[in-house]
Amino acid sequence: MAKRVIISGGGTGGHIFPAIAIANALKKIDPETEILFVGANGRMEMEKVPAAGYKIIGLDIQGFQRGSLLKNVLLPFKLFSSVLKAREIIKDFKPDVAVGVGGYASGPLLYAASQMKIPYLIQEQNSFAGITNKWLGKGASVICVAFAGMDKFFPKDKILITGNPIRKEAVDIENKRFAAAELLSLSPLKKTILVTGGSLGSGTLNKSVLAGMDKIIAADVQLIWQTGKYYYKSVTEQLAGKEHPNIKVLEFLHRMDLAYAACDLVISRAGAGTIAELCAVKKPVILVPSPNVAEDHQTKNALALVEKDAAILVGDNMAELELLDIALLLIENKNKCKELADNIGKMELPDADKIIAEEVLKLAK
Ligand SMILES: CC(=O)N[C@H]1[C@@H](OP(=O)(O)OP(=O)(O)OC[C@H]2O[C@@H](n3ccc(=O)[nH]c3=O)[C@H](O)[C@@H]2O)O[C@H](CO)[C@@H](O)[C@@H]1O
Repeated sequence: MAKRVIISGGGTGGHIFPAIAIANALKKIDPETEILFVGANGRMEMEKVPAAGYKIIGLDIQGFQRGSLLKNVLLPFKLFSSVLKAREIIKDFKPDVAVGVGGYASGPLLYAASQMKIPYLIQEQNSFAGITNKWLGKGASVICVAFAGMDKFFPKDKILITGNPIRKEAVDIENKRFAAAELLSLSPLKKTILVTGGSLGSGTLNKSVLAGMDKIIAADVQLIWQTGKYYYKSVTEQLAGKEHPNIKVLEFLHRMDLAYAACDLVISRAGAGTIAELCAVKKPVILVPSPNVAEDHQTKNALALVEKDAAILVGDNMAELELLDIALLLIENKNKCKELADNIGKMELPDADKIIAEEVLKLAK
């Protein structure tokens, strides 16, 4: 009989896209699998999950809001009512198994699942586990991780190193350079840098590009510049009158495959999902870890690559000053680019989506 699976979590692309990759892999194994997503109202998953063809129900849940005591006053009530709603959802949908990928909705949903004796699997993308996942890890049947040493956070016997699941279509770049460049109105023959700040964009990367844009233009290098939704308006305002055909400014990249296919070098934040994709597309990368994440986990993500000569790291505080100089030197250094690309390719853990989907189905039996 077809299995019924609830997948919960979200907040940012780093949680949502692995969830979609797991859902796609479940459907590939058995197209009859019934999948329901549970997310947080008002967050990115409420738009991205239906766009990927899956049904989602939102909980009224938020994270702890730093700097606003008033907003946090309601948090315990929201948590309580989210657990009640999660219980209703489980009662109606009758899942055989639940999956949590982290982000606000995972907590109440997996807590309700554990109360209702539904087995659950956790997928942790980062080298550092957040409080909720650590707490939920105790009751999980399996915890799928992407980094070694995660037994600091989770019971050792439940951990499975699978790597991070990625959307196949996002990394399918074979023979697409010319078409991608054409679609982006760029030349396939000129050197091209992709700048991505992760699913939300990065203020530091945007500032660094603004600071060094003249050098990019002078070097006749092209730029695919993802600003992030929140920064797009301010970036385009600052660029007014200085637009250049070599520089493509985009709010969000809906086709990551085209961006990866068209570029020779990537400048990126060090989100775990982006890193997993970079291992699959095998592009040289300069990582600028965000300092604004729990326990500085992006630096740890980045160092795992740097230690293997698979990426170059530029600190957030140095980026505005030197990031584009380093990028322009690197893109001209064919040997170094090849070495970085070869080494990052060796770190790929392929089939994470399939391995996790198989674990999910095992639990559903
Ligand atoms: C600020 C923050 O909290 N960042 C966290 C968040 O990152 P963030 O949400 O940025 O996620 P990742 O870097 O892991 O992944 C970004 C995902 O969004 C996609 N994408 C990105 C840009 C774009 O324009 N279009 C697009 O489709 C990428 O292909 C990738 O699949 O989750 C990650 C995984 O838990 C963490 O490691 C990061 O530290």
